[in-house]
Amino acid sequence: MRTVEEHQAVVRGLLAPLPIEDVPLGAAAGRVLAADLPALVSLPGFTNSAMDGYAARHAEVGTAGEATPVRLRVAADIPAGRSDVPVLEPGTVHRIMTGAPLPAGADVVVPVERTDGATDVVTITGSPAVGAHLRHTGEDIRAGEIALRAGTPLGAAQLGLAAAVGHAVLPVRRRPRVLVLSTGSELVEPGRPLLPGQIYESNSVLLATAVEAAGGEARTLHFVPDDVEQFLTAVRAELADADLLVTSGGVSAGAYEVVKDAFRELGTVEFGKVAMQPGGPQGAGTVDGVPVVTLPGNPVSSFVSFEVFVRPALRRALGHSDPDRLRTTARLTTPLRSPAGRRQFLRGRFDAGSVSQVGGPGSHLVAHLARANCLVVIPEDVTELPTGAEVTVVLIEGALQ
Ligand SMILES: Nc1nc2c(c(=O)[nH]1)N[C@H]1C(S)=C(S)[C@@H](COP(=O)(O)OP(=O)(O)OC[C@H]3O[C@@H](n4cnc5c(N)ncnc54)[C@H](O)[C@@H]3O)O[C@H]1N2
Ligand code: MOO
Repeated sequence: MRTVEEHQAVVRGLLAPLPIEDVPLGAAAGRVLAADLPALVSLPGFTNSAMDGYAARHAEVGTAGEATPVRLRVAADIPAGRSDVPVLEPGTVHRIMTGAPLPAGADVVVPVERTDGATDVVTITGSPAVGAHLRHTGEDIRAGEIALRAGTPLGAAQLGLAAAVGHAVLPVRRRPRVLVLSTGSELVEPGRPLLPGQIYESNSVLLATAVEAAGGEARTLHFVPDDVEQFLTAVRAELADADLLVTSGGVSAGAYEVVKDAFRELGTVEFGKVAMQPGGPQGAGTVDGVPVVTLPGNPVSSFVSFEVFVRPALRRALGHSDPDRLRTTARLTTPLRSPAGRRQFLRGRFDAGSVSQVGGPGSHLVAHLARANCLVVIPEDVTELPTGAEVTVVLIEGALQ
């Protein structure tokens, strides 16, 4: 039996880094930066005003107060964007707006609230300290410095920075195209009537959503084959532009395990057991050179197997500098048992340092899965834990909300 780490290494080894493409800023959200990104300009690009007010010489306005007003001529008006800013002559001020370049000679901005707001001769009734309300060239980042490192996921703040330092397009890794294939003749598309013995097909949308959340592009296919040959022909026809095929179901010990039967014949996909629960029966390899990961069909097994094997491999191929989920430790609110020799990934609800088990260990408990916000990891050599024991939890999206 393989360990979790051994199978993770096999799956990781199937996926090469994805090719790099340039995408416009507006299409880069959620992608991963593929190269270090230098700042093309400094931020701020020039020393400018942080307030609407008057650019002045502190030596001339420093004594201003309600009882000791200072009156100075307004020699220029500087809106944001003005590029021909005149020098501030002694005995004058410039009216200045937030973000406008500070005129040479000025060393303070007096906010408009501390003046009468006049445009010819302004009366100043208060003065901030020297240097107040100025934003200096390069205080945030200097031109030529690395603004964002390769491997950074691009969210709102990162894209805002990329734009601010002058980039219109960004190098990112192409999203992996993942074909999600479910098998099983008992499965019916939701929305249609069920006959006795049938169930609604749920792994396609579960896995496709997980693929998209991991940064991939999913295409789903539900296929009920009559035989192995027909299955292989149908799969091969779909594989042409896929980076990865993820199947669910048909890999255990039953009499109708079409995925296992079809792929084992090729000799390029290996099936076996991994020392974990859920997610024991696993397979991985290639079909016509395309990486394939075969996940067990129970919905919770599919979910957990994706989390443990596929998600980190996809994110690594996408160039994430940190492909794994956040982990933390938490105290159990109830005792629990775990099978010897298997790493157990129980579903849990994490809150403020405590974790409660959600449902039992059964891998059919999809309603309980949907209420969980973490996986509780119980090591292979631990069979019993009391209330209050410290366990590792893997936080699923939204766990910290
Ligand atoms: N004799 C043995 N039986 C089983 C073993 C074993 O080692 N020996 N392993 C068990 C474990 S653990 C798991 S997990 C499952 C894995 O089985 P398969 O991957 O072959 O999956 P199926 O048999 O096709 O389905 C299992 C279960 O999940 C339901 N299912 C499958 N696909 C979907 C889908 N797309 N949407 C919703 N539900 C799905 C299916 O109806 C079954 O109930 O095998 C155990 N048995
Ligand atoms: O190992 Mo199976 O994946 O429990 O349910």
